[in-house]
Amino acid sequence: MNPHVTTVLSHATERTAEARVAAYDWQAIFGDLNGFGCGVLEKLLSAEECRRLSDLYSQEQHFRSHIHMARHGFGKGEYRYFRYPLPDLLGGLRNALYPRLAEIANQWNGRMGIEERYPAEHAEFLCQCHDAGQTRPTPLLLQYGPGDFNCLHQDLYGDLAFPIQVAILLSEPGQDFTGGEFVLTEQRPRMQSRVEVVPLRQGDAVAFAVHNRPVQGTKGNYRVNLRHGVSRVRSGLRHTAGIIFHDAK
Ligand SMILES: O=C(O)CCC(=O)C(=O)O
Ligand SMILES: [Fe+2]
Repeated sequence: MNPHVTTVLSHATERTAEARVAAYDWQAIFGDLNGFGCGVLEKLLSAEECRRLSDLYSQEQHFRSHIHMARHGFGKGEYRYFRYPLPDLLGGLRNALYPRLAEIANQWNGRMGIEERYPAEHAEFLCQCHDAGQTRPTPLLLQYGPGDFNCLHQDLYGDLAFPIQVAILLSEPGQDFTGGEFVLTEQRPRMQSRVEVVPLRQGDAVAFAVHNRPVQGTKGNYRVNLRHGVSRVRSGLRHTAGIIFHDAK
């Protein structure tokens, strides 16, 4: 039993995190991550699961801190970092997604000439974080109202960083909110930046590069620098859940 996971949101009828993660075409997702820096897992959560997760936002006991983005110059809107133990649904997905993403993260490090390799299991990577003094959980819930946005950023919280993270859209575009597109920018050495707008529906997850990734050029691999953010929400309320695999200082 993973001590970082509690049974909040656990329902016997739910597909296990492993089963739902295993159902995706990971070669296609790797292809998109390699080609564009991001890949989408459609319908990772049901509408009901999205509602249950976003309903947690107002229940303070689940969270260790509450950030108002405008106060820090991060944009406009707010988010809360979960406490350990994480809700079962998120903790389970973090565990199940990690080994797949570690495979591509290790390939990326090889191509970028970085020696570090990520262990096959998330529990082991968390031990490395804790040994490095990064002990605070980073999974979070975000909430955006009309006019809110999230400035381009990188979620780095210490020296140890897992290079891929996941965001799950919990609200339905066009129905719960308008605007509020997930965007990713890629700064290329000595070239102009590239932008990716990722269309998501409620329950879809996007896996994306946190800070760097290799790109195959004509003379070998070069390294690009990525940032992600959210464009202005035009109306309604938009919730997301973020799964970051490294813990924070
Ligand atoms: O709200 C979003 O879509 C992105 C949230 C975010 O920055 C994150 O999950 O790290
Ligand atoms: Fe982020």
